[in-house]
Amino acid sequence: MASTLKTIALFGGTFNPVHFGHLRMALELKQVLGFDQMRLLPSHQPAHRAEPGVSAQARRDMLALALEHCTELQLDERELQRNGPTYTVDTLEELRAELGYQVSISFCMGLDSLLGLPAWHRWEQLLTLAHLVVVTRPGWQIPRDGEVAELLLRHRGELADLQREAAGRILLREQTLLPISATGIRSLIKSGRSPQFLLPERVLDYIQTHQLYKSEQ
Ligand SMILES: Nc1ncnc2c1ncn2[C@@H]1O[C@H](COP(=O)(O)OP(=O)(O)OP(=O)(O)O)[C@@H](O)[C@H]1O
Ligand SMILES: O=C(O)c1ccc[n+]([C@@H]2O[C@H](COP(=O)([O-])O)[C@@H](O)[C@H]2O)c1
Repeated sequence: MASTLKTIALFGGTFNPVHFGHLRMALELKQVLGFDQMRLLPSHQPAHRAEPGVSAQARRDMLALALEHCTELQLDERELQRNGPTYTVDTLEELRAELGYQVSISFCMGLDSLLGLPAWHRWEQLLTLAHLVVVTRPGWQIPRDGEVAELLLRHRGELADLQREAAGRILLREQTLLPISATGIRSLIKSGRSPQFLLPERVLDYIQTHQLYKSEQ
């Protein structure tokens, strides 16, 4: 019988700021898919978007506050320690060098990110290093042709594959997302309205103390 590997999941993002949409998604994936660890991975200098107006340190501090009383989710700061654009493939290579191949690593993302995957740095190597867990919304559309459709055809797998193989599968998981975005939170603050109840109270206190998002950030 095939043995079961230790399973580590990563949930990467800009987290500018972290909100309940991110936190619920990470916690649900960990619990439903039974990962041994779920690590939230703030990016330093996001590769495919404008540099955030709020420092990496402040985005990290807000994430640390959000996770302070949560034993199920961990903060992984490795991308903040690397200079230059943050590429996921570099992070996964670093993790593999540390952990070897007796561990299953899953990188979690939304379907939107999967559709943009062919633009990621050295994207063909991602599945040699990790599985992808792709969260879709009810009524989602998987592409029928193109590079992503071919990728799905070759790599689509089940939960059991993630538990016995180190990398190389794509698991599609349907999940309802909370309708919250960091962009929405920033624009509420900028227009003088409150984002209370969309993110943890301690994160809101941090934003207010440091006067974040009042101008274009
Ligand atoms: N409401 C949500 N529920 C679950 N996952 C989310 C939600 N919003 C974003 N995500 C996912 O969280 C990860 C990190 O996203 P990111 O930090 O860009 O947050 P965001 O709220 O989408 O930010 P922005 O509005 O600035 O684009 C991505 O994989 C994204 O798909
Ligand atoms: O490696 C890349 O080229 C790459 C391109 C776009 C996004 N990513 C990663 O995808 C995750 C979500 O990104 P974002 O921009 O939606 O917050 C985050 O961990 C990013 O580092 C990675």
